Amino acid sequence: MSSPSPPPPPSPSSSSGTNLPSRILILYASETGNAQDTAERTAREIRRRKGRCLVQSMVEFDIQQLPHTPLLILINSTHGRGQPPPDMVNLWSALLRSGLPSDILEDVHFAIYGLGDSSYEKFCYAGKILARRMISLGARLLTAPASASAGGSVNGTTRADGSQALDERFGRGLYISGQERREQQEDDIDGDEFGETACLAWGDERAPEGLEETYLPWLEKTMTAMLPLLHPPPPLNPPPAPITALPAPLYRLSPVSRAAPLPAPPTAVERNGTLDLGPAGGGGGGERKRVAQSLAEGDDVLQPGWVWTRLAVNKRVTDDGWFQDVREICLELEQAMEYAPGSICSLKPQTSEEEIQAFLHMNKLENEADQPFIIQPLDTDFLAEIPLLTVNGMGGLGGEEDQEVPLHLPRGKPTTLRRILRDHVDVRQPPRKSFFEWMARFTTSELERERLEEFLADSVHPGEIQLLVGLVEYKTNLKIKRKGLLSSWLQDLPQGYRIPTGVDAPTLFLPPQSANVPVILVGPGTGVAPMRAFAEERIRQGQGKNTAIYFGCRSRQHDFYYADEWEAMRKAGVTVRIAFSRDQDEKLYVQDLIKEDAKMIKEWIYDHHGNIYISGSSNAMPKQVRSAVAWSISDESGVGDITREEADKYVEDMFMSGTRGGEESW
Ligand SMILES: Cc1cc2nc3c(=O)[nH]c(=O)nc-3n(C[C@H](O)[C@H](O)[C@H](O)COP(=O)(O)O)c2cc1C
Repeated sequence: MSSPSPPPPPSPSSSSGTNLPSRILILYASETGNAQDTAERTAREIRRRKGRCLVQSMVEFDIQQLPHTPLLILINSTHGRGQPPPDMVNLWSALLRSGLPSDILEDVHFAIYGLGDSSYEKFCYAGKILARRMISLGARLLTAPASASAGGSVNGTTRADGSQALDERFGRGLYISGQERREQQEDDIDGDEFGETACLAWGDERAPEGLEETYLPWLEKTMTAMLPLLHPPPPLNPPPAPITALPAPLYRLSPVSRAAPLPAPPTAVERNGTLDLGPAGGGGGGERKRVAQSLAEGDDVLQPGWVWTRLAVNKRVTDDGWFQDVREICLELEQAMEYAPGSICSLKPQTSEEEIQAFLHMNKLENEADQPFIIQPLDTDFLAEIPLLTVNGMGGLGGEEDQEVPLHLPRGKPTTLRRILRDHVDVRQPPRKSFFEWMARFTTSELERERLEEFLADSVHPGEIQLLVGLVEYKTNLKIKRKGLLSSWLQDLPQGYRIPTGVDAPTLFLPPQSANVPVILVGPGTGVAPMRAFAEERIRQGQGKNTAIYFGCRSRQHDFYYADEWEAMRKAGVTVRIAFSRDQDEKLYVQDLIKEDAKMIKEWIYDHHGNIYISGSSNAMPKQVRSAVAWSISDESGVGDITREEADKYVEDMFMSGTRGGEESW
């Protein structure tokens, strides 16, 4: 499919010349934190490259500002059966209002990353419908590389003349037409038609490399497309800070009292009136009391819109001998609250005291654990060393807003480390990649840092070079036995021996120009080693299903290299074909398997201009592989439409020109 033409950049502006996008807005909607983590990671990358950005939950976003948001990154997950996370619902409902003009978002340039799990029927559906709706309202999906020249600005004339009218239209009463909703829901959206360069990607938790597989390429495209549109664009020189450099802080922990630490925080039961705050010592006086009161009230625990309930019934309803402990729970509301059958009730759990204590002890933080502080946003203007512009009509993206404290943490209320651990974070959560990134930034041990960096590295076998070396043995013309210098030397080396090693850039095995060009890898014998590396890289790029590998060996028992890896490769979508030449009466070689797969070979090589890579013996094998490919794409196989002669020429041209994958994609 062909890609759409790239959207125009935010254009040089109006007479006022003031509507220049100086910040990127990242909006996320997350249920269990992955999308939020991805949004924050994206923000760190923008800031590392000296761009400005603001991260906000969709639930907090003022929808009326959407048409005035020139540079937007959307990151959201999918829940339920293809539903948006609750935090996206308001924005989504507003976007579905009937009668919205089809150009209402024409000034918005956006990138989108959806998170999901392909084992669900509606994979990343919330992200897909969001992308589709944004486009249908005139928003422009960015493509990389940006065709924009740096320093563009948004069409101020449109905004200056039309912003109020747009606000009114967005502010009108909520009415979603059934037809419109159906169209949104029933559309079969996969997003592929936007082309490979579009800044749109769907993250799959099931993928072998998890979300990383699509996130990293998407991030790179989005950075390339969006950063030059900032005004002024981030400087290319000096280069961005190293990925493991500690970024500037976004928040300050301001102590609220210099007095002695408060007693241990109240539990939910204590909060109900039995808490003894102890003597107000240390001269903290009124302030200390006020803080203690706030903590006792649990001000820092309740999220906006939440209420306190009291546990009235907690009864086991399964028999003692039954394998599962099921509870009937009744909560009494302390404040009136409306709900209907089908409403979703969320409860905020607490980390156990033992776990908190273990955490504090391990990190030597026991002395600080009960010191009250307030988390405050820092002035983030210093994050990018770029002069800030005064921007009109930018919905707070011009620099007047700092990065707000994330919603899951207490905002503007006194809290303590112990309470953060108890009420606001999940110390049992398996660590995400970003956690290791932070560890690498904070560790003071060189060895630990090296290990973490290897772990984070973007390569399949970080910190290793894997080789498959066959011992070279031969007889000279005078029948004298000889061994190859390197291979025989390696044979007897003890583990731990230091070897001078060099690495040069690839010259023969160049990847196709676009990752989604199909690739066929043929590697009999030890020739399989580079093909295995190639296949692993293709899987990492999310192109497993566009990759086939043909491996040939003598027998399953004697020389079946990487025997325990092929199944995993198959599971990652790769077509793995193995020819054991001596395991049956009739000899079977890679070229025979290629012929068996004539239909696929013809589609990949002839119809979709795929690449073939061959490695291994330089004797008859490469020629026989070429011949098998030509046969497969010709009318001789019954699959192709061209004559054998034409097919031979086609394949010969491929090999002579060393063509690296056609421009066309699937
Ligand atoms: C109850 C539940 C339902 C889900 N439903 C879907 C779904 O319909 N489609 C999908 O692609 N992913 C689905 N997922 C996977 C999530 O989108 C995925 O775990 C994502 O990383 C969560 O991101 P978040 O932590 O930001 O909410 C579901 C996950 C859960 C726990």
